[in-house]
Amino acid sequence: MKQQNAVLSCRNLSKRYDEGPESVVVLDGLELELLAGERVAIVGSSGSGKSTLLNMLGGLDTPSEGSVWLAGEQLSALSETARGLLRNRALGFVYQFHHLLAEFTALENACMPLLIGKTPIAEARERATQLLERVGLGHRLNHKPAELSGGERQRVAIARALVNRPGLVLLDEPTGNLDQHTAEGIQELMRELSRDSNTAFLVVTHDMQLARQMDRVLSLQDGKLVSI
Ligand SMILES: Nc1ncnc2c1ncn2[C@@H]1O[C@H](COP(=O)(O)OP(=O)(O)OP(=O)(O)O)[C@@H](O)[C@H]1O
Repeated sequence: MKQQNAVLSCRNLSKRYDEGPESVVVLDGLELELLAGERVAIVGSSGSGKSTLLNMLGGLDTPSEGSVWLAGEQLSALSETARGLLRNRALGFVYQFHHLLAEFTALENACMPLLIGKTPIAEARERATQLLERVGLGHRLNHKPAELSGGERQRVAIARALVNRPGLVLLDEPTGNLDQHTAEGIQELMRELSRDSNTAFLVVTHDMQLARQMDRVLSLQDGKLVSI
């Protein structure tokens, strides 16, 4: 069964952890729908479940109940391999801890999703270079992660998430390490891609200044999303 129109939807999504001394309900019947080109911020207090939700949306963790649909496909109905392929094709992900490959340069890291998708290397390098220049790293293409600052690493991760031109990008605190000018550059890039390429963005953040730039702000409270 396929579901159209939305790039992402969650139906009755619940997540419970049963391992500890007592069961913890983190998500509790959460509903969410994101349309093509929409930019949405999710805010919420520490421990409210934002990272848990992002991991579930990206297919990195499985819900206790309910379902996630990404690009018309129900994640739980796919094999591990098919889920990986869908993730690489339809989704960009910017984690809080970047997960860049230490032995590769900024340019090689940013190229990676294209190379996995078998894009010719020259084209991959050109697209990744353009994006790295766009996030202000044109002068750091050949540096390895250990030779970059925290904010520079974060921007490489953003370029890598966008290089495949995915329909949806999930970002966990994307501007956390950035100064105001650089953060505004990233906000502008999101605005541009949503307008010109219909890319949807879902941003988890504590930064209300960033949240207010989005089309909608949702707050995660008691396991559910509330519009604010
Ligand atoms: N494996 C686990 N077992 C038990 N509880 C867990 C587990 N993973 C997360 N939790 C609990 O789930 C809740 C939500 O955690 P999560 O990391 O999603 O919060 P968050 O909103 O991202 O927090 P922060 O803003 O501090 O990063 C927390 O109370 C945490 O203790």
